[in-house]
Amino acid sequence: MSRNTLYYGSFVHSTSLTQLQYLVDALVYVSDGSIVWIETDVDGSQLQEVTTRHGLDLEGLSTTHDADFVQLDERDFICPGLIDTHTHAPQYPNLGLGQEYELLDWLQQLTFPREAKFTDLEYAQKVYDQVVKRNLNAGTTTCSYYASQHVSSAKVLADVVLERGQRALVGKCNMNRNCPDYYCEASPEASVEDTRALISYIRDLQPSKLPWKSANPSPLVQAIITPRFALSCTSDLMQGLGELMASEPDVHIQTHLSENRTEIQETLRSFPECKSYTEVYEKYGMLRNGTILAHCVWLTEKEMDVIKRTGAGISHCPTSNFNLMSGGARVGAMLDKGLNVGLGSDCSGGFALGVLPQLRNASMLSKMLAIQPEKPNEQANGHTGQFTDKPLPIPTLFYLATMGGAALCKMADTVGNFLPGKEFDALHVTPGTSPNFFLDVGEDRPAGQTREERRTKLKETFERFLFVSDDRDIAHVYVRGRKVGGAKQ
Ligand SMILES: O=c1[nH]c(=O)c2nc[nH]c2[nH]1
Ligand SMILES: [Zn+2]
Repeated sequence: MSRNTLYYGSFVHSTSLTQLQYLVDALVYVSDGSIVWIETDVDGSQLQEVTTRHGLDLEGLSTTHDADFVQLDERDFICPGLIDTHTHAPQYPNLGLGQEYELLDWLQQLTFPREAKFTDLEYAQKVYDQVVKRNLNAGTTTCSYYASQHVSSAKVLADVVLERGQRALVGKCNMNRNCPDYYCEASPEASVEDTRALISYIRDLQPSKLPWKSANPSPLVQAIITPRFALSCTSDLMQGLGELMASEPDVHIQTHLSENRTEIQETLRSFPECKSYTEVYEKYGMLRNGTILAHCVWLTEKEMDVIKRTGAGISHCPTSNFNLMSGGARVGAMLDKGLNVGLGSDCSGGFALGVLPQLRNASMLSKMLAIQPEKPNEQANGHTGQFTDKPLPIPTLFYLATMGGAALCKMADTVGNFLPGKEFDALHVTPGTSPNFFLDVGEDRPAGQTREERRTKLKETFERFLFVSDDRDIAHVYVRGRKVGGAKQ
């Protein structure tokens, strides 16, 4: 029998780039991991009547073995799970190291030596188990992972992700040049063959190997083709991966684009036939719906147009961009152009695990761009609009962390908000559990507050959650309706 749960309390989710819904006294019914219906503004006295209208017996629901009734505490709320559209699982042991480097030196000095250790599958198992567990507890219900170049350890990552129940994209890194001998793939053919092997391994993982019962046949873990970046791949390898993509129209692809100015110069030197960095990926057929382009700090107007035309999207990684001194991506201009944008932690280029720190830094960066006296987008590109060179509003920031990420991962019909029919990937937040999440004395809701007053309070609490909470405030983490993490798991 499938497990059904009826949740009753406050919910917050995104309905568009500019709109958040604050739902109080909401009933959300989840069956076999999917949201079946939602009712809002339901008084306690109406519970029985509303549930009966939906064919549920509230008494039976709370007592039968395979259904639960979960009533949230007054101050708690549930929001959609967060989506990390770009991170590197084997780099987590390096978190916090290498502050003194910019990208290309950082890769040689810290990153390649660390990733090379992942030939050791026992080490991979230990690290990946920690990474996935910590990401889930930080609220990341969907994650797009780079593994190292080794197909064997990428399989370990896929296994761990599935066992822990996270929704994920997992790719093995492709790289056969500009890297040390000890961490360089043998040939373009071997690199493509290993990628193909990983795709079929991950396809076979599901649904038979799901560690819990579900009638939902769609995969929780999917493969993603993962060229490190153009500088790491010879033309032959780019060609081979482009052909692999053409033969696999549904498979995702992720890579890095236009992160650091020296990287851009080197790339253009390596592909002299291309006029821009973006054109390199276009040339090899790598841009399409489902392509995740990390960083995009220094894109020209024309490059943004190419990305828009192809349906590819951008993973904005502000912590990494600050940390490696790469620059500040013009997310506002991207949004005004109608590009798909999500957030990425890019660990360990970024030192902060999870999506909330990215949301905070995306906000800081947008404010920094807004207070700059010169407005490069408007002046150089004639860009104006709702978002360009303006602080990103809270609804937009949360959209990037949820719906934007879902669109980038081609999962917008499945996750990102609580529309009926979507799967229940969610965080049950218990505000004030961590010490920074300050709740005023006397903030317990006195009886008699109107629903509108409670909605206003929820809005305030949610803003604090976005900016000052930590893992301790996330009591339960759900993926496809199943509890897979959280401080009180
Ligand atoms: O932030 C980054 N992290 C990486 O591992 C990487 N490789 C190429 N370019 C990169 N950028
Ligand atoms: Zn990266």
